Amino acid sequence: MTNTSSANKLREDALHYHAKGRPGKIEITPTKETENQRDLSLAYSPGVAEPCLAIADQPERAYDYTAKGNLVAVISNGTAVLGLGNIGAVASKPVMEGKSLLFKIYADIDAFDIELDTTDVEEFIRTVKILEPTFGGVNLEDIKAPECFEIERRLRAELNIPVMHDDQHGTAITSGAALLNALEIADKQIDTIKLVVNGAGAAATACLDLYVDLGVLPDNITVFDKDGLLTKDRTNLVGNQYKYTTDRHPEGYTLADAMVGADVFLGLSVGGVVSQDMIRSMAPGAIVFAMANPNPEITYEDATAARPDIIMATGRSDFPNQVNNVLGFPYIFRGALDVRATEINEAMKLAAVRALATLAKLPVPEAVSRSYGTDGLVFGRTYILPKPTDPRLLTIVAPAVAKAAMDSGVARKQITDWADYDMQLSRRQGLDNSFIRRLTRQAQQSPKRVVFTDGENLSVLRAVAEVREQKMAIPILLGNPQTINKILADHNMNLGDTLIIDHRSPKQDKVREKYAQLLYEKRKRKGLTLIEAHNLMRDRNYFGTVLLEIGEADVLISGLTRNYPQTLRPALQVIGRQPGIRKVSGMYVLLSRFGPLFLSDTTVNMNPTTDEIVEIAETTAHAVRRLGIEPRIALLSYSTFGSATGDDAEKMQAATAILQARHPDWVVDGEMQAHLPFNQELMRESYAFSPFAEQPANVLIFPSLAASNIAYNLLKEIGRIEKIGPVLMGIRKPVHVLQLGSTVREIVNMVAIAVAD
Ligand SMILES: NC(=O)C1=CN([C@@H]2O[C@H](COP(=O)(O)OP(=O)(O)OC[C@H]3O[C@@H](n4cnc5c(N)ncnc54)[C@H](OP(=O)(O)O)[C@@H]3O)[C@@H](O)[C@H]2O)C=CC1
Ligand SMILES: CC(=O)C(=O)O
Ligand SMILES: [Mg+2]
Repeated sequence: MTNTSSANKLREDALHYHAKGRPGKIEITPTKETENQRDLSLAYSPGVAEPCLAIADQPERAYDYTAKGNLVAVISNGTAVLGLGNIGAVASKPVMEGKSLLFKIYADIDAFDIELDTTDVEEFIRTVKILEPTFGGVNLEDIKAPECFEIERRLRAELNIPVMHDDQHGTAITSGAALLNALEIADKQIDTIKLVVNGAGAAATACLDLYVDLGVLPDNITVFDKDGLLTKDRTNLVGNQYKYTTDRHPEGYTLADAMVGADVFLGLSVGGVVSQDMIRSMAPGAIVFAMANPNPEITYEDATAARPDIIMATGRSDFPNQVNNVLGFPYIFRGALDVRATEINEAMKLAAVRALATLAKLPVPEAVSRSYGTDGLVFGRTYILPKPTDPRLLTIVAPAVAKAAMDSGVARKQITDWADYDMQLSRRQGLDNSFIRRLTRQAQQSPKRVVFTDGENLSVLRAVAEVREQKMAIPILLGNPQTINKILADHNMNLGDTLIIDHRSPKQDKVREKYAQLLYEKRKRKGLTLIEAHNLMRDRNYFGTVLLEIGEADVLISGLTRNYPQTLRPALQVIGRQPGIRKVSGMYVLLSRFGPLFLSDTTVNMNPTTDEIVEIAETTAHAVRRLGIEPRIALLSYSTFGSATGDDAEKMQAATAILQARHPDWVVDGEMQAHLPFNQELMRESYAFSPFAEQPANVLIFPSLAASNIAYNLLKEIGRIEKIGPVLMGIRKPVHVLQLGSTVREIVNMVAIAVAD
């Protein structure tokens, strides 16, 4: 694709993304039950008067009775939106909604975007001040320098909740951590580096303040803005900018002059202002942070082509080393909110810098590496900072910030049980669909050919459109092209060059003959005749399964059906089980508030024996591990640790004993009733010896198909929990059967799981 056509495509995709469904990117969801009159009389009048009076009496109670403590305002006036400049308040709304979305998905913080139509500093300050009762914190965003400095200074002084201008401090914290790590890799000492900076606005000056705190010498810093070098005799500078002026260079000294022999370049200005020659002129092992958004000062490709020895970073997610404040603000505010900090101070910022820098040096979870298409991300030139999808950002950076707030005396609430806080943070991660996001990314890294046997089904076609759009897989459809094209035309859809195979068409006679022969060879000693094999090849499930068996496809998605065994049979006959597996089984993934929950066997075995339960648990554990999650397995029953007798309870007890003996290092326990592995308080009270007294289970093994089927259907409908599955386990190649009524989203999620697996 040429640059222009890929830019056009991005434009179209981005506009469509924002417009589709409910316009915009966020909505508000109630957190309390509102089903009946009683609920409503508590939520609103008359019951609501009680918390009002309690708060009037003691304003701090607002943190107990309202959403204030978890609510952040993302406020802008649209004067420095990304690198797009002053595009005005309403035009900044997509960015502010985006920031609110990032707050939610990475740190479970609810955020309102607020766009103020004013460039008057006093009016801005006054407006935010009177909003204080609503919020637990204020994230100022994309407000241009120099106004942003005064606005932040005054609001920090005058409000009693944390206020942070993210373009200043979020950027400084993230890039400060990146700088420390890059210097370590390049073996350069911070107090000797020559630093050249392009941009002297909000982000750049805050970065410089922090870098100086970290050890960069002010005399070694040279800064440029739109008007050129920041010299001592410049008259159009304000505040902090004066700190970084110089009189050491001749008149007409340019960015290109300064870059000669520089160790570090920091760009926080606009796209495309640095040339390859400038990069070539830098010192050996130079460090280049071209952080303007959306287009960096020099592209990743151009910079690394000019000088392969540099450590290069941009603000973008599509290249290695994304240095973007998204690694900072969600976790800084999480930590600050959790101790009700009155401000975000220097100690908290430095704690975040150190936590981020350290995290990058820890071994990276395999699942995070895989989601970026590599076998292993290792601290080094192309991995100087953690990846935004790394779940440890929340559990490492937020506690570091919270602790620094407590130590520096700005916390109004103390955390004493850090292990419990860690668990609370982990639970917050279950609230979003980070699991699916990671799988989707994993699938995008290595898209597979997925054959859909129900090519004529509208939901499948819609899912295929999405799968194509997200580049998660290369779909192949089985069905009649005329029928499929008519459905597509009727619904104004286009699947581009997607391969459609009409498996019944006379044109496929030869292929069907070949496939029939293959099936016949496999089944001739099990009573199948060649004629029967020929007839079976007109069945889309048999035809698709052979495509998978001979390697013409990598994954098969069949169904949508209620008759599960019938759809499963071709897979068993043509592909067969994995070596050593006696029984095929299936699991459902439920995206619960505890994170993904894996239920098994939900699909095949009506009433499994003890040995079969053991095999189901082992197969499920392996499957869960392959998806990047450490299984914690609970074997469920109607009794707990022998509290009742009966075949089902004893079977689960015996299976638990076998699993524990075979896998002493696994977290596996049972038999127990289903509520227990999710109620740590109760577990600690009555069964402190169990691992589930500390952390909830994530794999649930059921005694029978009846129990598992009832459980997931109830959870799905009543708990309104999103489900994916069934994911078939134990077949030699990935075959998955959709259930009748699967939604488009369920089909897409199934593709993500199947391809990632
Ligand atoms: N990766 C990340 O995490 C982040 C990236 N950014 C990016 O940094 C950039 C600046 O943001 P921010 O500081 O908030 O904005 P500001 O408007 O406060 O600052 C912009 C600065 O860039 C200077 N500038 C503009 N054009 C040029 C040019 N051609 N040559 C040299 N300097 C120039 C401006 O100079 P003058 O004052 O003379 O106009 C000003 O000093 C944006 O691209 C933004 O997207 C910002 C925050 C985080
Ligand atoms: C990332 C960001 O905040 C910016 O580019 O403005
Ligand atoms: Mg910004």
